[in-house]
Amino acid sequence: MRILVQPISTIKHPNLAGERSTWHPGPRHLSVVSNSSVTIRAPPTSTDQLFSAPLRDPLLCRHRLKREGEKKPCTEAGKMMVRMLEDDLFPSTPGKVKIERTHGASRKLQRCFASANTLFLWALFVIALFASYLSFHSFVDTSSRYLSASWGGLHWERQIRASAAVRRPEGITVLVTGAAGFVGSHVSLALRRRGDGVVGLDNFNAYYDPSLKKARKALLASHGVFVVEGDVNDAHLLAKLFDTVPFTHVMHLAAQAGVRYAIQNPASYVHSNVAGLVALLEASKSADPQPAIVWASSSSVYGLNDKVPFSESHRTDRPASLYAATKKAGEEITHVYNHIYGLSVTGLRFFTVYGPWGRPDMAYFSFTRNILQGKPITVYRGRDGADLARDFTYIDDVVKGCVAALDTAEASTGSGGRKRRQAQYRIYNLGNTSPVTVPALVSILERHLKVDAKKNIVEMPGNGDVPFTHANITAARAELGYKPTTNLETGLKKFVKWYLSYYGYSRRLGGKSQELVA
Ligand SMILES: O=C(O)[C@H]1O[C@H](OP(=O)(O)OP(=O)(O)OC[C@H]2O[C@@H](n3ccc(=O)[nH]c3=O)[C@H](O)[C@@H]2O)[C@H](O)[C@@H](O)[C@H]1O
Repeated sequence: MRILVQPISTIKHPNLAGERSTWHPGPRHLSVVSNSSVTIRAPPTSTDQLFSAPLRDPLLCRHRLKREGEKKPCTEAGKMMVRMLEDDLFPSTPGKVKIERTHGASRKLQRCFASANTLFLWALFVIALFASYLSFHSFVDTSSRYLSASWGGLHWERQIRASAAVRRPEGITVLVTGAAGFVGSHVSLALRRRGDGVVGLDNFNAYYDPSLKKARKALLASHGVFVVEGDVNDAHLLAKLFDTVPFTHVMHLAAQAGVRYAIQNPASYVHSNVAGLVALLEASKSADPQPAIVWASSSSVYGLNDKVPFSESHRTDRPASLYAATKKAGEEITHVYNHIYGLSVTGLRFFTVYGPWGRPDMAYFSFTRNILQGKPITVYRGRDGADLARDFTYIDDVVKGCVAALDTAEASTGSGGRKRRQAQYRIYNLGNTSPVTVPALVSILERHLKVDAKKNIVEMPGNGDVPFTHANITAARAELGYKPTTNLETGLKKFVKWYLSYYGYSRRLGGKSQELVA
């Protein structure tokens, strides 16, 4: 509000040109007194000039008004004006002159409206400010997501839909997480080959050489499988994928793998295997239709269990590594989503899966590399001097188990955040049922590579390893028709053939390598 008033002490009488004196206007001189201005009309002898000026210093004005009032008693009109000015300028000061009731009421009403208006304007201003902040924030968020992520857009959606297209009657549509990984790439290819719709998702992290993951992606692309580059923790991306494609199944293989690496980077296990799993389950339970979930647990959940062979009914509450603990947590977490939201869940406990396109961090892979490069390998031995043993399982057998799990999974039973009835919840061992010691594994590799390994045999460090694994696969055999057929000798031969070809040893070694890969 702008107040216009001419302080009395500074008003010059129009008849006393240039002379500074005080003049008290009578009632007839007060032509306008309003909430926003006071205008004083000069006496009739004057030129009827109007005086009006902005009030710059209300305190000074009040002081002067009071002082003048003391020196020369004001006329009634003058007093009234003083009161009105005081009332305008210091409306809430207690003990001041009271003005007429009707005036007071209307002024209070006016003031009330004025303050309500002001408040309203301020509220609007604050809301507008907040809205601009939010839209700016969302703009920055969206832009940075589009700049940093390689997903989104019409072309991207077309690729997703083409990849998800089913090419056989009764075919399923599967979102494969970790599709550029070892097991993920094999499962994706198997599904695609039989005509299912497959969309891959992988974050291509640098846990091991990402160029191998890119090569797997290229292999999948050549078979019409599109792999989205993104993280399972990205809820926006997951929601977009489920909006774009009504997936019937999710094959969740994205994880932080490796037992011993958990000592170095524990957070990555929580990020991928716990938070990532929850993000995926959240997106899945909200999807319409809800997909059935098949996911990778691990033989490591048996931990310190010493009853053999490991059966699904054995204790799994004594994990030996953080990796194992996060996989065990995954089994509990998936149970919650099954129980509350009706997600159909199948957990598969993989037993040291190996084969072509495998993981460079695993023993059979790194041993092969070192043996070929003439570098020593470290072979762990138990504290009691016994050899360590694993139920090494060939990739093709595991893929058959995964596909069978997808095919036998019942539909989820929830929608809109609630389940209609209890959904299926299953856990199976996918092992080979014939453990082989680590020294025996090394001997097979030496034979296939025709190179002797330089072995350093050391005691197993206490970093999460367990001395042996051995799967009981009775349940998987009965309910999935799972029947592993590849022994370690045959499986490693296939692996070595792939390794030599992929890393160019076939070309470099000429005839000798042809013999090796035959
Ligand atoms: O079944 C699983 O759930 C897990 O299987 C796999 O773990 P592991 O069985 O530990 O396989 P892997 O590292 O190949 O070691 C094999 C053997 O070689 C020994 N080993 C290892 C390294 C070394 O330098 N020397 C050595 O003797 C080592 O002591 C061990 O006895 C997956 O990596 C894991 O992600 C998970 O899927």
